[in-house]
Amino acid sequence: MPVTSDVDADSEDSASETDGDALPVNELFESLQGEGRLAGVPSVFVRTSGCNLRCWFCDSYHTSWEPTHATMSVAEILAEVESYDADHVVLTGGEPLLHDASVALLEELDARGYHTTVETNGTIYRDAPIDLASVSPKLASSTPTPENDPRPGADEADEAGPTDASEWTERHEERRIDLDALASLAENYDCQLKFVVSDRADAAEITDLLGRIRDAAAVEIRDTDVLLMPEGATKDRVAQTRPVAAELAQEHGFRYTPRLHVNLWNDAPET
Ligand SMILES: C[S@@+](CC[C@H](N)C(=O)[O-])C[C@H]1O[C@@H](n2cnc3c(N)ncnc32)[C@H](O)[C@@H]1O
Ligand SMILES: Nc1nc2[nH]cc(C(=O)O)c2c(=O)[nH]1
Ligand code: SF4
Ligand SMILES: [Mg+2]
Repeated sequence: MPVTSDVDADSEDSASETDGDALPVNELFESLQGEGRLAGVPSVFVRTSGCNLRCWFCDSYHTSWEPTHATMSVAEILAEVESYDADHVVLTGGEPLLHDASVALLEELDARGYHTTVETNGTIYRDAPIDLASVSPKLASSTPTPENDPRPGADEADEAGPTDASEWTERHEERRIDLDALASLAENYDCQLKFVVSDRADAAEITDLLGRIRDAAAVEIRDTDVLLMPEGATKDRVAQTRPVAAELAQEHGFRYTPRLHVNLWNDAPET
């Protein structure tokens, strides 16, 4: 579903308009899971709108920097999901765990026998039937700055709008790591940790953060559950970052994950 009709602009984190039974949905579509341990598995994607972070590289700009959505009840989402053949559902965003109704949706999906993956930035813990918590903790290299501001026209001085990147630099830095939330996700769910690699310099932060998550969590976090993913929303950019992500995975005994959908469909919506 393109969700171009009935579109509202969101408030900052987009949590305000949601209640127990409705979600702000940016897009809903069937594709192949492009990332992580289940790469290649036909899946229905439910992309909620609104995020508590602002990664400069966010490939889902219209869920974070300029969020838009249609409001859908859990029943409406389920009907649309059931119209596809896939038995795997990926709840993503934006940050899906901002929303109370994500729990209700996951419960209904679980009751219908779907395998559920939740793509989350790891700053929020919720108790829900999640078969795979696909957690992507955000590194310092994700932080927006006036130099790394994705908004159109942001490079034109003094044109900064209401979501000025410098305002978000501090907010993003404060929010991007929550060790308690990360530990709870690891303890309660089958979990993969998916780090976005832009540069070789990311390696030290990944190993340091992984050590801190391991110290905080009461369960083992295996190197095989640590995935390095090349940064890039386009084929050309992924071609640049792929070698370093793969090399670091080999050097550290982590796994490499592709971005199959980017290789197949570039940055097209609903893929
Ligand atoms: C759009 S996010 C939504 C879920 C959640 N907010 C998060 O960040 O995990 C889905 C996945 O895309 C990744 N991602 C976003 N932009 C990316 C980019 N430019 N290159 C590589 N991965 C990216 C995120 O790290 C996350 O694993
Ligand atoms: N095909 C495909 N696979 C994905 N895996 C995680 C995605 C996401 O945006 O969370 C994603 C996505 O947007 N498309
Ligand atoms: S946390 Fe996820 S949705 Fe939010 S800005 Fe970063 S990549 Fe985009
Ligand atoms: Mg995506």
